[in-house]
This record gives sequence, structure tokens and C-alpha cells, in this order.
Amino acid sequence: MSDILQEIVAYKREFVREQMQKVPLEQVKEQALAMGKSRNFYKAVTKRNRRGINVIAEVKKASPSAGLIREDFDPVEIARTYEKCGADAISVLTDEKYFQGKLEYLTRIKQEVKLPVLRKDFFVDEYQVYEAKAAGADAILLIAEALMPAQLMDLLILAAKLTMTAIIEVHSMDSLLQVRSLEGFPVAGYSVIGVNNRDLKTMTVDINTTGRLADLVEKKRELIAESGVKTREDVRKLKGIGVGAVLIGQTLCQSPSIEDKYKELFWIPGQ
Ligand SMILES: O=C(O)c1ccccc1NCC(=O)[C@H](O)[C@H](O)COP(=O)(O)O
Repeated sequence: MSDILQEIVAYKREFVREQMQKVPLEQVKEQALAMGKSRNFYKAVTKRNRRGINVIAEVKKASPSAGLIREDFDPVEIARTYEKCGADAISVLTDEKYFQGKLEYLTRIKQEVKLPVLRKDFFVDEYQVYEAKAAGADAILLIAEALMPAQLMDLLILAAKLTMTAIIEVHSMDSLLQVRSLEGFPVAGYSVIGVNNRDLKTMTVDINTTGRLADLVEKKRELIAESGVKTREDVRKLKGIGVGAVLIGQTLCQSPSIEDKYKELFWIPGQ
């Protein structure tokens, strides 16, 4: 595990422990189980469309690699813009310390858009999975390198039971092979693989990381390219690989006009 991931995971364990003292697991569980069926995130990111690639647009205020990304940050307004632009799903960073996110942003966004919504955070405990569902999330992201294999599988199954899709994030071939060998993986209709193009050791991004790992993913539509997408050429390359979707945050959120940037990256003639 990289230093930054190790640091975030240690902080998360402590954060969750404190959270549990404020709102006990049983209460969060009850709230989660009272929620209806999730919007279908799996379908939104794997379906074929005219664009040739689906878009998960991320609401991202700040990050460890970039610092503050957007000063006039209005999460609901950004999500509405993404929906208007034709995004297929919304990702919301809910981590407070490193990304200046909030779980409350997700709940508000869910009420204002019709798209499926992903809770993007660092999951270390089932508590957060119930919490995600209770807040309105339709999907969660599990970082394989941050979890023991059995725990990863437990959280994946729990998400599916709560009708949420899980993106299982990997960065290396070793970790992808380990995920593939998990008994019970994939959970049909509820799991996809995300390849993070950002190396969390060096914080550098290399869009070709997705291409290098793609051969190990049988159904390319169940593959998501994450991080570092900056140009139309990047999108073209990823489309060529046949990935189902791209997860993009910083490039859109740092642009003075999110709408113009979205068009620049994803517009197709006749749309
Ligand atoms: O973005 C970071 O600096 C970062 C640092 C440490 C752990 C995770 C990090 N990013 C989370 C993400 O996965 C991205 O927000 C997501 O893939 C979108 O990436 P981008 O389009 O490059 O903002």
C-alpha cells in the first residue's frame, strides 16, 4: 500500500470508530434497510451507447494531489450540470479531510438528479456500506489494495444485498489477479472493475495503465478507467480499448465552464 493510502486508511478506521459512537451501527443498518431499491449504476456504466463510452462525472472539490480544485464549489449545481451534459452517473467524494467532501452532498445530489450516484470514499468497514445506502448511494467504490481479500468480498456481497453496485478499484496486475481469483467474484450485475491510472505512490497519472490491465478483464464493458483523463484524445484511446466507462473529476471540476469542457471531451457529431 502506498504511504498516502496507508495514511488515509488509518485515518478512516479512526473516523469510522468515532462515527459509530455518535450513530450506532444498528441505527444506520435500520436506516439503510428502510431505503428502496437503488438506481441501476451497473447498467448505467456498462450499457452500450452512441458515444461508445459511458461517463461517471465526479463532484470533487479538492484532492491530495491537486489541493483545492474549485473555489466556487456548489456540489448540487455541478451534479445538475453533469446531468444536463448527458453524464451516465455521478460520483461524489464524501471524504472530509483529504477531499473536502461531505456525505450530505451525496444525499442532496441524489434528491436533485435522476442519475445513479456513487459514494467515492475509502471503505474499511461494513458501517460505511450501510451508511452509504442510508445516505442514498447507488454504488460504492472498494479499493482492493486497502482491504484484505475476505473483507473485500464481504463488503462486495453486502453492497449487492443492499442493491448497490461496487466498483472494485485496482492499480496493479497483481491486485487485479488477486481480485479475479476471489471466490464469488464477480457478483453478476453488481460488480465492475476500476483501474486507477493514478499511482498513489508517486501521484503521477498514466492513462495507459488501463490499457495494460485491460486484457485481464473478460468483459470490457465491466471495466472503468479512473483518473487522469484530460483530453479528447485520452477519451478516444480508452474508447479504443472498449472500456465501459470513464471516471473523471479534476479536469471537469477545475474548468471555468464545466459544460464547455464536457463538450470538448465527449461531444459527438449529431448529438
Ligand atoms: O485524486 C487524488 O489526488 C487522490 C489521492 C489519493 C487517493 C485517491 C485520489 N483520487 C481519487 C480518485 O480516484 C479520483 O478522484 C477519480 O478517479 C477521478 O480522478 P481525476 O479525474 O484525476 O480527478
